[in-house]
Amino acid sequence: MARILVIDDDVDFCDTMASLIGRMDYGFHAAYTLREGLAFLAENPADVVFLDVHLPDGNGLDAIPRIRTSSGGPEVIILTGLGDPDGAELAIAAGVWDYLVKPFSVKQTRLSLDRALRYRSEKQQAREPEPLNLSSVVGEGPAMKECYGLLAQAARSDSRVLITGETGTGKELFARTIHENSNRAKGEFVVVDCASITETLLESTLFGHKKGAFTGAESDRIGLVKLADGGTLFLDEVGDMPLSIQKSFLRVLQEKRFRPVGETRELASDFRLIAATNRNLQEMAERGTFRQDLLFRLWTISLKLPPLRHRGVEDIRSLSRQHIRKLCKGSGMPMKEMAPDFVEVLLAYPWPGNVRELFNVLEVACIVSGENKTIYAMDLPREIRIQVMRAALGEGAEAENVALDVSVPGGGALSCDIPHSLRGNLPPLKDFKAEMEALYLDILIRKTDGSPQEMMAASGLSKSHFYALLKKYGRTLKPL
Ligand SMILES: Nc1ncnc2c1ncn2[C@@H]1O[C@H](COP(=O)(O)OP(=O)(O)OP(=O)(O)O)[C@@H](O)[C@H]1O
Repeated sequence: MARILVIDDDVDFCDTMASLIGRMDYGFHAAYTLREGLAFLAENPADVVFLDVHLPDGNGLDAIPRIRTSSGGPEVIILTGLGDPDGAELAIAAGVWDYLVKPFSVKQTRLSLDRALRYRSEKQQAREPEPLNLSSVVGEGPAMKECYGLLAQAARSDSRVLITGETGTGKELFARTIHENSNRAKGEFVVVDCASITETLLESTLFGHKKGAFTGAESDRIGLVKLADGGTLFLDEVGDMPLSIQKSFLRVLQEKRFRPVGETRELASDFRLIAATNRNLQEMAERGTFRQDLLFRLWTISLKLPPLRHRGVEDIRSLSRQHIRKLCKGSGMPMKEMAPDFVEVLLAYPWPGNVRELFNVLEVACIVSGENKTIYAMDLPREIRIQVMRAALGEGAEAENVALDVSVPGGGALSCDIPHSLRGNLPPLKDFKAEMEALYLDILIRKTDGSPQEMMAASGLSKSHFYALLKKYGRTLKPL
């Protein structure tokens, strides 16, 4: 409800305004002196202030700056008995909304007030949203920036979100960040790990149970769905939810009501749903292992996190730097440097376990490096160094028997090793093309020693295309 203040020493006028504004269903307050009006504003925010120019304790025009910066930052409508062009100019220069010369009609008052309120509401809607707190998420590359846009959209709405991505890409971290930046931040962030709860326990864990509902139910237990009331329910590994529970859960999503095991009454819970999975739910739904109707209701916003190997060199560097800093701080050591050969291995390894694997490996390397100020490639686990070395020498392909002869456009054949990312499950073609494009760019930079002219000549790329690719994959050229 809009809050209107009238500052005017004319008591009859104030009464008329009170009845008019009351009929418009807005809140109303009258102050008969400037001092009274300012004192009221110091305690109560207002949306619009009708301000008389000639008041017993001063000139209303002089008070405009104080009124406009008071709480609520109200719009000001000046009231005057005289049509004074100089006064009107002064008032408009001070940012007032309108200037009404008494006597004015009810229609004029309504019109001016309605317009001021509409203007104000549009201004408020267009106000810059609060900046997001992304302090726990690291990564500035283009792939992550795209995700931040969706994260912001998710945080500023109450929509259901489905986060997909390989294991260890940060799905839970993103879910938590959405919650912490949302209107529900004061509520609980409740994690349900659908993969680790047994089918028999899942129903009572989710919905709670009544004492005596089954053997071992020694007291009433509140379920996770109720715990998330006013907060966020995060269904991790939702693809692992047993079909029997999917049915009951679908109802919870539709009705926001559920029945604890052994209870006759239903309970309500107002939670926001975020689900995550590294499985292809669409494919599962086609095979009949995931309910299609639940799938439709799982999300409005879908956020796909990129695997670490697609996130660009700078993201791997900054994730490593920040995690090493955290590890050193945690164990009371001075910050360790990363030797160039160490970074080279980190950049060459494909990280199938993504950020989680990177963090584990960094922890091992920090421990192995002991008191040394620098971490070298030698401090990394042997399997990782061997894999990177074999790939560099082209032996990995032979050892795994994954060399391939392919015919290429324009005729001829090419014998090549199957890239690492194609040896397990095939990634979508779009992702693979992006990976190859980034690889091509890195080799191009290395072979030409970062000379833009040579790179454009060798690749046949136009200047604009070339710089667009550098930007897309977050590559920078060394300054000459
Ligand atoms: N962008 C990032 N910035 C900082 N830390 C990250 C980032 N992405 C992931 N991590 C860290 O990596 C680890 C794994 O992240 P998380 O558990 O969120 O991944 P996940 O995708 O949910 O994994 P899973 O599918 O196995 O459950 C956590 O320690 C998390 O803090």
